[in-house]
Amino acid sequence: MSFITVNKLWKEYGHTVVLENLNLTVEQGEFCTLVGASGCGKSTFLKMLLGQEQPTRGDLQLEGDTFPGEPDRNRGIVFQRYSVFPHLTVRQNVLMGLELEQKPFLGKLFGKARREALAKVDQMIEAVGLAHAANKWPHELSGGMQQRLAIAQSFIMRPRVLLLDEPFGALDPGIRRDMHQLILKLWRETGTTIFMVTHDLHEGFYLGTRLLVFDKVRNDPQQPEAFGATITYDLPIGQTDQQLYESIETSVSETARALSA
Ligand SMILES: Nc1ncnc2c1ncn2[C@@H]1O[C@H](COP(=O)(O)OP(=O)(O)OP(=O)(O)O)[C@@H](O)[C@H]1O
Repeated sequence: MSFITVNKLWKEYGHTVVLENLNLTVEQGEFCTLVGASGCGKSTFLKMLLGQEQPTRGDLQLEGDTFPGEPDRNRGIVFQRYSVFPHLTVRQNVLMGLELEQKPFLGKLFGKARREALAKVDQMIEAVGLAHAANKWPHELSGGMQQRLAIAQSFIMRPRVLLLDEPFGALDPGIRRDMHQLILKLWRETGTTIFMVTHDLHEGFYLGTRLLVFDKVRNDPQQPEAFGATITYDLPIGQTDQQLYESIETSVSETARALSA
């Protein structure tokens, strides 16, 4: 049995078909990057994996059972921006998830439990390179540091599935490279299964283990909402076929033009 199974999955909003007939199996510990034109349903797919949206048709299974319909601690998500709490320091931001998990009503840990949690927090802050900023507030951090914090917040909960929605989209190229190294390190250490949306085809082509291309194979210019996107390529990362790269880039750009027309 696969870790995640996507079987004939459709997502529609009213008369608009966003995703059609998605089929996919993913093993535990894989790192899938998702690319595709803006608006073709990548975030919608992540939301279904998170439990925030339900499929219109088809199955989404985790170890053979239907995916839980509500977000839970098994699944974490990092967005492009602003997923940290502005009124908490770096340390408090990372601690908060552990406190809420162990004390859902009080939201506070005391004594030995707090000391143990703080030791884990400090280890995680160190792992993401924020030890020097542990007592800073989010507004005192650069964009890259805020994303390091958001990543620490997610990883401290040890999610089985981590969803990354363009997590590096707002960062400069140099910082992005550092973030790639960080995410690869944490992924290798934890074995978390990752799905990461990126708009950077190059990033999609070398980060992780597998590239999924979301694209429309059918398009009716008179009725653009009639057809959704599907997975048109499912490729192992590390293959360097320039012609394939260009053909995917052309196809995704054509869909992007059609969607924005
Ligand atoms: N709650 C909703 N209600 C109605 N339509 C929605 C809803 N959420 C998303 N959509 C539509 O679904 C389509 C896919 O959106 P989605 O955000 O998943 O695309 P995307 O590929 O992630 O785009 P981007 O790369 O720009 O983030 C869009 O046309 C969007 O307007």
